[in-house]
Amino acid sequence: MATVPCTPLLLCASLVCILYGCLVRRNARHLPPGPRASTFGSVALPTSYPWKTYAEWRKLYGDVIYIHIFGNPILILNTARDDGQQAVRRVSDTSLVSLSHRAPAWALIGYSRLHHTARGGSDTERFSTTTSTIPQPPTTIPYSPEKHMSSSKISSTRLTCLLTTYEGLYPFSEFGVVPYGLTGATDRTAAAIIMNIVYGHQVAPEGDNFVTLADKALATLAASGIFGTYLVDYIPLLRHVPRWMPGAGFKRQALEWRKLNQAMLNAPFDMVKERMKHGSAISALTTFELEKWQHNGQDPDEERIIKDVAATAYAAGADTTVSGVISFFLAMTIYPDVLKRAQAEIDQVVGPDRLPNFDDRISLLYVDWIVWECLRWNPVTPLGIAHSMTDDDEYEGYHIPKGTTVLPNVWGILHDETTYPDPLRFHPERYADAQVNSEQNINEIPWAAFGFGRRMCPGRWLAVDSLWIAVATICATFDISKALDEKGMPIEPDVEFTSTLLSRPKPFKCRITPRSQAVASLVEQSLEQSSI
Ligand code: HEM
Repeated sequence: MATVPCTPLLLCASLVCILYGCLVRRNARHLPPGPRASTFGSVALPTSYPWKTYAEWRKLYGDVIYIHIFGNPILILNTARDDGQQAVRRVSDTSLVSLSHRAPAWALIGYSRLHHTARGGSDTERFSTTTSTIPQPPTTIPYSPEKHMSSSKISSTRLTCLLTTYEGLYPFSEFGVVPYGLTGATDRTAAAIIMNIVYGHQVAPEGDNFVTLADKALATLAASGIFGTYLVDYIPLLRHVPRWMPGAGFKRQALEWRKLNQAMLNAPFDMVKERMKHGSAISALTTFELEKWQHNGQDPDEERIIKDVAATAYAAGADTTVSGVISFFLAMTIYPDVLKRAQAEIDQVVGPDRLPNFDDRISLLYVDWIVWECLRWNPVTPLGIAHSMTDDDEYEGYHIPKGTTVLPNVWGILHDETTYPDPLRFHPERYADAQVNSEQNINEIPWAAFGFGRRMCPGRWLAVDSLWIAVATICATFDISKALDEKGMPIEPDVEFTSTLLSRPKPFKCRITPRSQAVASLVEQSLEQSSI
């Protein structure tokens, strides 16, 4: 826990904010409880794992916590339950259209073209129309329906990568390209699925230009995207300081990031347009939208939105899915019984002669439960993505002022022990009895992992499907266990996750071995049959 430091720049900003804060307080109606600011407007805020601190604050302040820092209001929502009601859903209800806006990410100047960092307004409506073409349940995909299923082909590539990396040392690197191991296999697979669906691009086995470019651009987003990383998140006035001033490093950095951001937006999009000109483009979200655009008058604004949505789908879809897959590997390393039960189910339904596919899904319920539990156990975005109030509102008898930044504590919600008993345990069986769960108001499917209201993740169906096919095919073909030290003793992995916008397990060692020679051959055959 750290108090935000005082610098001359900060003092000036604070004075203005204090005056503003006094005015606001004078007019304040009944605000939710929360930690009080010091005379200078600062509040002791957590510097890492804020979601855990906010969850603990529940004991002090309750589920709806209000912080007023340097004159800026922040609302933390700690629960999805409220006398049987879904508090977060209530707040994210379309009646509160005000909440469909994003909190301004001032440190991300240059990223505002990415839809999930964009604030809202009329563009949001148009964005939403376009994002709705991100694959939903397969029947509703407007372009090539087989596209969605191609994720099972791409999964074959991941299995082959795993086959060549039996001993899974997970070489995690927060920035840029990682060595080709477990993360290499999962990163490449997630990138391949999204690049294929969005741009119709088949990624190169290694060092794909577009993937490398996007990964570099997105590493900067991961470094800065979590609310509170920069002081400017709390004191928006700081965005006006000149670049040369001490403490304005975030502005200098943003300038560099903008170049990468632009390249990530333009390069794959221009490639698709070029291929369309020559008739060699593969059907995908971008070609589908561009064809409509060509027939509808070629409005430059519309073209910009298609480009933005395409880049956003990659930005929002690749690393998030990877995080889920890595959480799965960690869970299987620690909970061998879960893996055994999944393998038994798959062996019974699918048999030894082929890999599982989406047609088996109805009979492979346990795989679904594992996927839900991965999303709950380590939510990929533990603090969601901040929303913002565009109007004054009332909630639970409290006044929520316009301009309030709303942070849904997704981790807190999915680790609330009244909803998820024994929340730190990876326990897929918790979803087994849907009826009893619903009667007792416990263990509901963790949709909160995908956000709330009108800005809820439009890629959630694709994400769940990508995770499902990963879990099903990996369980069918590999054993996952603890790595052994030089004395042959199992190495106990730490169950630790990164404190970043997109959280994933910290590096750990595990052993990944094909279940049999027959299964290894099956994996090789599946890749030969796959075109990707
Ligand atoms: C495990 C995987 C994923 C997780 C946990 C996840 C989670 C989220 C969350 C929490 C948000 C913010 C929602 C809010 O503001 O309340 C979001 C937004 C978004 N996601 Fe996902 N996501 C995943 C995969 C994907 C995929 C595969 C795609 C598309 C291919 C995608 C596309 C988007 C887009 C376009 C937005 C921005 C929506 C908006 O701002 O209106 N996501 N996601």
